[in-house]
Amino acid sequence: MTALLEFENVYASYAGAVVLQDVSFSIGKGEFVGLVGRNGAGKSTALHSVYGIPQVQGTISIEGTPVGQRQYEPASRGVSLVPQGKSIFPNLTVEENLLLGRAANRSGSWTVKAIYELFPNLGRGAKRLGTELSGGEQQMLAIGRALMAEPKLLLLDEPTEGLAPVIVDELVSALRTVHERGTAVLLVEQHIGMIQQLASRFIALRTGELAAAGPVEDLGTRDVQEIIAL
Ligand SMILES: Nc1ncnc2c1ncn2[C@@H]1O[C@H](COP(=O)(O)OP(=O)(O)OP(=O)(O)O)[C@@H](O)[C@H]1O
Repeated sequence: MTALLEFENVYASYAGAVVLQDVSFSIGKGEFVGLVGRNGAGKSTALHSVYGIPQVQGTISIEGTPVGQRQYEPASRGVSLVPQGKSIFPNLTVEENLLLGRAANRSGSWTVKAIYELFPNLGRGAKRLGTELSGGEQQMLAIGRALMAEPKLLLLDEPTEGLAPVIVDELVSALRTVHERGTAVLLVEQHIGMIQQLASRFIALRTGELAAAGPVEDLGTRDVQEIIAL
């Protein structure tokens, strides 16, 4: 079956400095995969490569068709990125932020109402400005906005960074629902417990190279821990 996202011998660099080297992996339809590795291993760069933000060599394909260097193409082809940090529009309301993420030709089920069911806190404060939201609510809003594009695959970059454990639990439960509704997820997380709760597979990077991959149960093995331990 054609992969939803496929990296084939991908090299990524910033101004000539090579960060990813010969990375190959694929994500199937409806899969939940964790992307792990130490700080600076190249996890964010791997996600950004789909959008052609670093310079990319090799092939990145969405459903069998290579993505070009046009940065916004992946979003219209069903791959949405929630970047690291709480990337919302602070001077717009919750509802306006969500509407900005809405896909042009919508056919799926991620309406504003569905996002409020997923994250009730957002629904209770639909008219609040981004600046009035807690860190956790901002992350929920960033995920909600990405879902409004009806992605087949959601790329999430460290969504739990700086959040309290109780909020992390809410995110775990929401992402489980997102996955159950058929969206594939590639999750970058330092919080390995979150990947163990949600993903079926992991991919591990070490200094820009694919160092290990396998079922999520293997994350606890000594070999993998040596690759990812901080
Ligand atoms: N915009 C950029 N310009 C130049 N170098 C960059 C840029 N972004 C990242 N890098 C470098 O690329 C390497 C990989 O960074 P990247 O952010 O992809 O790693 P990461 O695994 O996501 O790390 P972290 O867990 O700290 O977010 C690092 O050496 C970093 O300094």
